[in-house]
Amino acid sequence: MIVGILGCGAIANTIVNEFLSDDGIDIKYFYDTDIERAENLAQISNGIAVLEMDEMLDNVDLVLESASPIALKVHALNIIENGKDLMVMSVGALMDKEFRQKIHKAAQANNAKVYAPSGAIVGLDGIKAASIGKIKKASLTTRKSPKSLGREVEEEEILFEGKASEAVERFPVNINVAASLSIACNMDIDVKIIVDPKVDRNVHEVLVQGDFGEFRSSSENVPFAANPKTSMLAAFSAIKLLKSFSECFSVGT
Ligand SMILES: NC(=O)C1=CN([C@@H]2O[C@H](COP(=O)(O)OP(=O)(O)OC[C@H]3O[C@@H](n4cnc5c(N)ncnc54)[C@H](O)[C@@H]3O)[C@@H](O)[C@H]2O)C=CC1
Ligand SMILES: O=C([O-])CC(=O)C(=O)O
Repeated sequence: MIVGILGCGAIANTIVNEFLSDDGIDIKYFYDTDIERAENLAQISNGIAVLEMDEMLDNVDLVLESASPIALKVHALNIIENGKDLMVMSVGALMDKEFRQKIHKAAQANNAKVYAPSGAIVGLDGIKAASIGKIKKASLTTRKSPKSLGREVEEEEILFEGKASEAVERFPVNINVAASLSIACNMDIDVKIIVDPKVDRNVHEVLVQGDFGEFRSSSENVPFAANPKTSMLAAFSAIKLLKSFSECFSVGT
């Protein structure tokens, strides 16, 4: 499988450095609006930096988007309409129902697959199982440092309380996890975002209640030094999903 990367920042750097093109997967093409970032990853992996997405589309089987929700909106349909699979990190863009439906239809029409790794959130396996019954309530409380959220505060402060659809609009590169949870639950979940000078990790607490019973998950994710908004776990989840394509045994939903 030949993979192209759209967006060569913190997540892409970890994927390239950890993955090293084993398991029959060759991460070969790189695109970024900042060409130096694409060239840097191309050099590390003996790959090719391109100036336009169209330069990679004929040659890849899958594009891994790790850029931004806006980049996903610009490029997703073109990727899928070229019959290429797509792995999405900027899941927040998919809270736009019309856009999600277009992606769904295009994927069906072009025999393409769209994957959203679990990213920085823990518990999607349980939610997917729970969604076979009725999910009655789901909420996410995210706590990040002032550096992660780009705020100067002396004490913890609630920055947002409301629905996931609004959270992803207001914090597009900080709360994609709310979209992943919402899509898995098939509801616009409740979200609280807290800036807390006492934490240096990205903390996500999830509560889900439904026919299955109830679960809580809590993760204290180590952020990237290069981009403290983003948890290392998000890059690891994409790597694990890429590796799973060549595995013959799978555990978890
Ligand atoms: N699903 C999840 O759980 C998570 C998702 N994310 C999302 O994944 C995405 C990538 O995250 P990071 O690697 O931490 O970000 P980053 O900011 O470190 O890297 C993003 C890269 O994409 C490039 N870029 C931005 N817009 C572009 C465009 N229109 N075309 C081409 N390149 C473009 C930037 O120049 C940058 O090099 C972000 O949208 C982030 O919010 C981040 C963490 C968790
Ligand atoms: O990486 C994280 O902890 C969460 C994040 O930034 C996102 O969901 O966009």
